[in-house]
Amino acid sequence: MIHCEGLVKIYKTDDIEVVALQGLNMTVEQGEMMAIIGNSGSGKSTLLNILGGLDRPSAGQAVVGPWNLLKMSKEHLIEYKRKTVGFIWQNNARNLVPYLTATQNVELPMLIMGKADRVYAKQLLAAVGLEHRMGSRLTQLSGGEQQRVAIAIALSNRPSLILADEPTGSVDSSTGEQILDIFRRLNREMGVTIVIVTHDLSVADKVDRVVAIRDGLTSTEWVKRDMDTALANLEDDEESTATAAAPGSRFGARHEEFVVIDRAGRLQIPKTYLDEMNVAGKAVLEFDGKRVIISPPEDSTDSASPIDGGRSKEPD
Ligand SMILES: Nc1ncnc2c1ncn2[C@@H]1O[C@H](COP(=O)(O)OP(=O)(O)OP(=O)(O)O)[C@@H](O)[C@H]1O
Repeated sequence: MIHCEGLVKIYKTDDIEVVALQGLNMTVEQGEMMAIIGNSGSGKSTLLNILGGLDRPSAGQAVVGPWNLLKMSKEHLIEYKRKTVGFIWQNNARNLVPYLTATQNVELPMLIMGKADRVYAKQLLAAVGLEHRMGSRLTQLSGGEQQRVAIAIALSNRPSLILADEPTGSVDSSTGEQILDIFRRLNREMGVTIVIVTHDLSVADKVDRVVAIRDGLTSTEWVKRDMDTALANLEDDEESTATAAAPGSRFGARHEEFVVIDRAGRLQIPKTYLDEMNVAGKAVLEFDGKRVIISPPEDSTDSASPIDGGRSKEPD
């Protein structure tokens, strides 16, 4: 569904250039529900805005279904935004008209496309659990209810892709959980692909895969294990939660962690590892037939240990 390769986005303001995406690679399968996490400024929103057709990439490849986002004409971009993709923001005021009812709000994007389908608008509101609030004006709804209307609006033109930027960011944790459960149901029942950008690590439990972005590049990926494996690992999970500082244990035994290696063989080493190894700028790379071992250069301080956990450089 989504294929990004070597994706670059440079923002130019006066004489300053900010490289927000530095050659990012990412693939999302049709029908997948996945999350993108990363620190503030890592490039998450930039990526989502490009995938949503709200911003143009500077270079690289960004393909969504049959659409090439780098080469698309203005007319095609408008069609793409209307038909293929639905957007949900943290601040849903951007999608909603306060003096209209929930149903009228969902009908609005349909009207812009030509004709409102009231039956479908009501089906969507029922799908997000708002059958009893269809006639309420937006001002009469809670934040969580408004967010559910925003989800129904995003689905109104039957998009194949939903992009959600911090969709649980401004609601309490139980409402956030409800919203993610709605996403999961819509993903299963309607087959819509869902990409969620978030700071909220608890979202990981609700998605198939989590991709971490660091400095404008995908760095690490966690793939949900199948249920049997997850249950079998529940005990380990408790242990790994206790050592949550290590990146590999962040999502416990429910997810398997992979480092992302691009076509050119580049990968990102977590800063904590580099600091601990005392590696900066350059390192020694060895291949022992099974593992690649990265160590500090000979002349750097003694305290450093190699990246494979110290096995190849144990003190005698
Ligand atoms: N319109 C813009 N003009 C100039 N620089 C920008 C613009 N938008 C984003 N940036 C810069 O690009 C980088 C990535 O920003 P982005 O908003 O994608 O990060 P983010 O991971 O979504 O952060 P947050 O979690 O805080 O929303 C940052 O350094 C940011 O300052």
